[in-house]
Amino acid sequence: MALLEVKNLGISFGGLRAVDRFEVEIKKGQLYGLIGPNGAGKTTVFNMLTGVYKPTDGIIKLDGEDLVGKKTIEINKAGIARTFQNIRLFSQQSVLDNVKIGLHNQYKYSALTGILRLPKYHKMEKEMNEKAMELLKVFELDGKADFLASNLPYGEQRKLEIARALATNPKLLLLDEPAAGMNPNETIELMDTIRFVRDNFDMTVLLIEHDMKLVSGICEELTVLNFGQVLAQGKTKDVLNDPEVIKAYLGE
Ligand SMILES: Nc1ncnc2c1ncn2[C@@H]1O[C@H](COP(=O)(O)OP(=O)(O)OP(=O)(O)O)[C@@H](O)[C@H]1O
Repeated sequence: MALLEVKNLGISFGGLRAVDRFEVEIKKGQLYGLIGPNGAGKTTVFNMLTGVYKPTDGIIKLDGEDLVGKKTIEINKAGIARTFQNIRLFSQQSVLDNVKIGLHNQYKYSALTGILRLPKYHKMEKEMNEKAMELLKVFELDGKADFLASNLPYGEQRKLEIARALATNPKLLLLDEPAAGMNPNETIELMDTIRFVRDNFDMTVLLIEHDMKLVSGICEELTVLNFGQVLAQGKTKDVLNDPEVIKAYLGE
């Protein structure tokens, strides 16, 4: 069974059919790419998968669980975490705290426990600090745990956003243009990081990306969207050599 199964997904904004009859199946452990021209509907697909937009039609199933109609927070608990095209960190909080925010759905204590600093509070805070530091180490950010998030260079902010998403313990990680704004060296490093995350966190990754080096370098399968509809789907090499895809997107 596919980890993510999407059938006949669609949404209209007024008269605009932004996504129409979108379908995809992503197996556990896959690195999967969603590509296509600007305005094709890629981010809108992410927004439907994460409950930001309610689809007009269609089915979204994660591990067999129906997600349509659920709130973003419920979908995150069900196992989907994401990063954004324009980085959304808590910029005035520390690097460590940004990751701890992601951990909060797994570590719960009552307000009273927090206010009175009861032993449970200290135990959980210690566990959260350790877990957050472990994640930061993966992204080589442990040495900057006390920095303000806004003081990190751009490439490291992107990594921190991925670390925070992983802290929510997802089954599926959605990355919206993770290489945007990165220089070629940062992009190569990011590709290694994404592979590392898949291999060591047993993660499934769906990413939107315009950087074809990253797409062809790490994605095993692709879906191409064009004007809200699936133009091509399949193994990366086949899709990138498809004349229709070259005409609509790659030839630009
Ligand atoms: N909330 C909304 N209200 C109205 N139209 C919207 C809304 N969100 C997206 N759209 C429209 O839906 C279409 C698809 O937009 P979307 O952002 O999903 O494209 P994209 O493929 O992610 O593009 P890009 O590569 O530029 O990020 C666009 O025409 C966009 O203007």
